[in-house]
Amino acid sequence: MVLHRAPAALVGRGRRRQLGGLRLGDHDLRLFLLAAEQGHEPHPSAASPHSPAGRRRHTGLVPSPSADDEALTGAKQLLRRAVRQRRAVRPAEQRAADDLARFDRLTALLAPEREPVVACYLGTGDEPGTTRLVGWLAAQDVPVLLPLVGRADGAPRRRPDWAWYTGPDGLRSGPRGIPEPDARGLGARALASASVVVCPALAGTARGERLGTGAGWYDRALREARPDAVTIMLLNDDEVLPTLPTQAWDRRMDLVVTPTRVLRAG
Ligand SMILES: Nc1nc2c(c(=O)[nH]1)N(C=O)[C@@H](CNc1ccc(C(=O)N[C@@H](CCC(=O)O)C(=O)O)cc1)CN2
Ligand SMILES: Nc1ncnc2c1ncn2[C@@H]1O[C@H](COP(=O)(O)OP(=O)(O)OP(=O)(O)O)[C@@H](O)[C@H]1O
Repeated sequence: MVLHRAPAALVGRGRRRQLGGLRLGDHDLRLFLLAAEQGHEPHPSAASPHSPAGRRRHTGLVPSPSADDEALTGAKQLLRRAVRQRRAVRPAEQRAADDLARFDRLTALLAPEREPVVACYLGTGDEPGTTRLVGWLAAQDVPVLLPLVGRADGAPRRRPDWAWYTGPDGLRSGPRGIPEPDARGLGARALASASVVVCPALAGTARGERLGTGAGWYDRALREARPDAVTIMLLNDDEVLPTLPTQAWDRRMDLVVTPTRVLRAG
């Protein structure tokens, strides 16, 4: 893996404002306002910790949410909706060009002969695509782990799981239309064999903070990753924000790859 350190000047330094305890740059604020204009309600996971939904979601390793956590969860949900709206109107030709540009940056970063295993996701819909990357790795005999989200009967699994990529014919459509291996799960610990983990994200910062889709899947899955595994999130340029709401369990990424930039968190 060849790591490029990005100059700090790549991070925008717009004016900052306060909103509900969050420090926001102008860029973030536009996203919040866009979402608020649509009149979205806070996500159900922002419900009181005393509600059944709150109790269900906050058992085990993650402590019960404070009022701040509820606000952060709601803020994350607003941002997710705003990013999804932007992604939905991105023309198909633009998406294809962005995917190709990210692929070029990733292949310049990765050294297939030195990667024992790469864990990647397969994008669906308007997510940054990785089909070309997964094919390129497999063609160079790099074993690729893919998330296994559904069970053979189509129901979602309760825990993160992984299976080997064996080619396009070995895929099925899983929950939310996410392509996944039509194979048995190797277990969450399989991730410990990966030297690189390419993660989906909806937004991120140059410090590596990541906003995911809200299932906590990657935050849980990455507990099994090697400490020296390089984590990468793929984004569009307008999804790299100066700040993001973050919570205790959020895992930072090492690299952010967009069509025009590679940012090394640090
Ligand atoms: N392409 C891609 N793959 C990915 C992710 C992603 O964001 N994008 N994930 C990033 O995390 C993980 C999958 N996350 C998922 C989260 C929820 C559901 C899902 O079907 N949820 C049900 C509710 C399930 C329940 O509550 O028991 C639903 O939406 O109806 C599917 C996948 C791993 N793979
Ligand atoms: N390590 C963990 N252990 C237990 N629960 C967790 C862990 N990480 C996250 N969660 C739970 O997952 C929920 C969603 O977390 P968050 O909003 O940060 O997801 P995300 O990072 O956006 O999603 P994803 O990783 O699936 O893309 C949280 O409400 C939290 O309760």
